[in-house]
This record gives sequence, C-alpha cells and structure tokens, in this order.
Amino acid sequence: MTYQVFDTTLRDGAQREGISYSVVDKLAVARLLDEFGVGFIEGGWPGAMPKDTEFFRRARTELDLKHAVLVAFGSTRKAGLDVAADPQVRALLDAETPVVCLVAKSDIRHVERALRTTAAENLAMVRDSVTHLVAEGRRVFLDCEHFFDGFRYEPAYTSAVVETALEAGAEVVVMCDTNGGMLPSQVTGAIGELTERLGVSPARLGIHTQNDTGCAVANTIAAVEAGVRHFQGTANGYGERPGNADLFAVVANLQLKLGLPVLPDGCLAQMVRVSHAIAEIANIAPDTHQAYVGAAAFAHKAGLHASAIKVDPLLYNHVDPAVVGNDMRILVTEMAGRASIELKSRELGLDLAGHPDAAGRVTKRVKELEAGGWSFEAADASFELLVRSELPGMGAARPFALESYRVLVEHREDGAVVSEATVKLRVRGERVIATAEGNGPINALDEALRVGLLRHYPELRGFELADYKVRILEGSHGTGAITRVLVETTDSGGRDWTTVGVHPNVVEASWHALVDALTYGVARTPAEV
Ligand SMILES: CC(=O)SCCNC(=O)CCNC(=O)[C@H](O)C(C)(C)COP(=O)(O)OP(=O)(O)OC[C@H]1O[C@@H](n2cnc3c(N)ncnc32)[C@H](O)[C@@H]1OP(=O)(O)O
Ligand SMILES: CC(=O)C(=O)O
Repeated sequence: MTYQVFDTTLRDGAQREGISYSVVDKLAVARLLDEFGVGFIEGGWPGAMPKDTEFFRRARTELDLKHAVLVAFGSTRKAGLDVAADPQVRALLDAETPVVCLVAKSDIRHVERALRTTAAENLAMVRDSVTHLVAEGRRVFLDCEHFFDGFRYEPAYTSAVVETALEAGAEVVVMCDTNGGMLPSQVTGAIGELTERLGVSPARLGIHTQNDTGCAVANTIAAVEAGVRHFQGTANGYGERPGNADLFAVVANLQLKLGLPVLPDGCLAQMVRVSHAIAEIANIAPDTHQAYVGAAAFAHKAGLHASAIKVDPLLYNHVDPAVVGNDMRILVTEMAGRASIELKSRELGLDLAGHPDAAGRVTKRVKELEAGGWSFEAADASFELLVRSELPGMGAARPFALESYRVLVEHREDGAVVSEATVKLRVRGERVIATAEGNGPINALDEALRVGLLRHYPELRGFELADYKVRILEGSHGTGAITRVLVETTDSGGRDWTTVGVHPNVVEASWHALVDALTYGVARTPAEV
C-alpha cells in the first residue's frame, strides 16, 4: 500500500503571517523536503506571484529531486471564461510540473456568494479545468475548498463536485477543512458518508486540514485511518492563521504509531534536522515544545521521571528520540531528585554512580539555591561547577581570588554615559589591579576581569560574552525583588556555555555569572591554547 505524502510548506505554509520566502529560500526548502522523503512538493502558485513563477522556472535546472515531484498550485478556470484562454491555467502549464493541484469551490454558499456564479457553472469550471490539464499530460489533484462545511450544509452539491472531478480524470480529490473547524469524529463521519454516497474508494480521496481547532494532525490521522492515502501538511505546521497539519507529527504518528510505511527508509531520522533548517530559512525560532522535533520534546524535569529513566529511558519516552533524530535531555531544577542529578551529570561526563553522598548533597544544594531564585535548567556550566565542587579532586579551581571590585557609571554633561570598572585580584600569588571601560557596567566589569587575568590565562582572548539575559524575580518572605542573570559565553573553538548568578543587586548577580563563566572556560580549555 503506498501513501502520497504531499507537502505544501511553500504554498499554504507561506500563507503564515510573517513568512516571506525568496526564490533562493524556496529552492533550499524544496531540497530539504526532498531529503525528508516527501512524495510531492507544492511549490507555489505560478502566475499569481512573480516569485512563484520564477521558482518553477529555476527549479527546472536547479533542483535535482530524488524522492519528490514538484506540484504547481492554482484555481479552476474563471467563471465564464474558456479554459484555454484563462491566463492562470496557462501559467500552471508553463510551470512544467508533472503534477498540478487545483483548488475548486465545493460549498454551494461559496459558489453563489464568493464566486458569484451558478452551481452548474462551478461544476463546468471543475470539469473543464481538470480535463484540459489531463489532456496536456498533467496528473491532477483537486483540492475541494470548504469540503467539510459544504458537505454538512448541502451534501448533494459537495458530492457532485467530487464526482465531477473524479470523472474528469482527477487522480485524487482532496477534502479540505479550509476553515479548520472540524473534529476527528466529524472527519471520519464525512468520509464514510461520502464514500457510501458516491461508491468511491477512500483511496481516491485526500485530506488537507487547517489547525483552527488544534486538531489538524488528529484530523489527518483520522482520515488516513478511514482509508485516505493522500495527506497534505506543512513543515512545522506553518500555514494560514494557526497553521496547517504539522507534517512532521503526521508522518511520525503514521509511521511509528500505525506502522504505515509513508516515508522511504532512513528518512524519518532526518526529521529534526529538516524541521530546524526550515525554521531557520523561514526566520522563525523553532518551537521548543513541538511534538517529536522540539528541543524539549524529550526533555525531562520531574525527579520521578528521571528515576525510572535511569532504569530504562523508554519507561518515560513514547518513542526512542533517535528514530526522529532527536535527543533525550534531563533538566536540573528544584524538581530534581538524586536520579536527575546523576543522569544530568552523566550527560556532562561526570559519573556520580560511585558517589551517592555527593549526589545527595548536590540535590539538596540545587533545591536550596532554586528556592532562592537560582535556575540551573539553562545553566549547565554552573551546574557542572557545582557537581565538581562536591566530587573529591574534581573541583574546578577558581582562576583568581577577589579582593574587591568597583563599578562606576558616569553621565557626562554632553549626554555620554560611560561605565568603568576596577578589579583587585590575587592571581597565582600575584596582586593584580585592572581597570577598563565598557558600554555598560557589566561589560566594563567583564573587560576589567579579562585585562587582569589575560597575562596568566591567555586563553581568555578567545572567550566572548555572547548573550546576557536579566530577569527580575519577585521577592519572597519579606525580601525585595532579586535579579537572575544568565550569561552565555563562546570560545574560538565554537563551544558555548551558560552560567547563572542571582543577587538582589544586578551587578553582583552578573559578577557571579561572569566568574562561573571564566572558571568553567579556563577549566575546559587545554593549557597550551
Ligand atoms: C484556501 C486557500 O488558501 S487557496 C490559496 C489562496 N492563496 C492565495 O490567494 C494567494 C495568492 N493569491 C493571489 O495572488 C491573488 O489572490 C490572485 C492572483 C490569485 C487573484 O488576484 P485577483 O485577480 O486580484 O483577484 P482577487 O484575489 O481579488 O479575487 C480572487 C478571484 O478569484 C476567484 N476565485 C476564487 N476561487 C476560485 C476558484 N476556485 N476558481 C475560479 N476562480 C476563483 C474569485 O471569485 C475572484 O474573482 P473576481 O476577481 O472575478 O472577483
Ligand atoms: C486548499 C486549501 O489550502 C484549503 O482549502 O485550506
């Protein structure tokens, strides 16, 4: 049994607010979708937008697709126009794709009120357009816009549109939940009624769902379970309004839960890579919590989960993350137990198995610190320093001892604001005093520390403060607000690490995070660097 995996990231997905692909972007997305193994890539609407026309022109020479064929999208001929004279239909042929997907009205209310034509003329538009394109050698899929709403309102007319398209030679007629208002049981019910009414196999039908009820993936799965073999969706669920069915979740569910061979062998493991690469091109931050592909899709926070995962990761994962190219992660927070601490330490290369007391002490310390506003979830480097400090002979030596630091912010008469920091340190037995200016107090402090340490630790030259996040936390137990600072540092070897600091004073909180960042970086950098 074969399934038609139809991707419309470049057509319906591009209808999402905020997305605007260039032609080069579209070509890159098409290559990624092909690597993911979809069978059909709907590239856009030639003739409607110059970019889409250009995409199909360049695709002929610049795309070498291994799994997919390209599909040009467009509407049935205009009411009252000869099909051969309709420039939009001509543009579909000029796109030179083996497959064309036509959108047709199938809800009588849309025919009469939006198209402002008759029921009979709309059927003629469907018949003429399909016949013409098939005669020109194209495989034709027909998207029935508003199928489910139309079928509920006037089933006879919507069925007539489906029947007309099939008789005219459409390979598949796609039932579209254009307004996205359906639930799975309604999808299943409509498919049963339609196939009975027309005596047609569900294998001649396709499904296209929008996500307005949050059920697009479930509706697509329901249709496939009802016998439909052609399903449409988009990468990461991009699309008009709340989006389309997320093709990644659909494909993974069909393959892993229902055992249906929808993708070529080996392609499923490309899913995370392809999802994130397309998000990058679309200029949309990947959704951390997206099913299967999100960075948190297999991240475990609760101590109880971790204690079972220690025995067998599948006790708390619905599938092995590796099958979709993802990884499991353990988060260390106030919800951690000893098992979480052990597993997270193992991820960081530290084995606590032989040190149950240390695991207990770290767990207690993490809970105390988190109660005071610290957060280790995103600060692996600070957590690693904490674990090391509890392991005999493993503690990371602080590169210096602090005598004092001072930070000044000067607002000058001409409006300039200058920050200056001075640090007094003891470094390898030597007293060091260093001063630096910066574009803000934290930058000045960071600079002064580096100036003071550079002679003893030349590797600091490669370190860079890449990101700095501040969060003001509500005070508790009668205290005022406190500040949590996260610092991300990178080095010239492309490594990055994050540290945390907490204090009622933002400069002191930043100081803690900066000192952890330098300590961690120095400890992890080979001495000869
Ligand atoms: C459900 C979906 O998402 S389908 C995909 C929708 N995608 C898009 O609309 C994006 C691309 N669209 C466009 O660039 C433009 O809307 C175009 C080029 C297609 C049309 O632009 P215009 O000619 O200026 O028309 P406009 O957008 O105002 O109206 C659409 C026209 O198509 C007609 N139309 C709508 N659906 C169909 C159909 N299935 N078959 C034939 N004609 C149709 C409408 O009746 C209207 O005709 P009119 O101009 O005679 O009133
Ligand atoms: C065709 C389409 O995108 C829809 O009906 O939603």
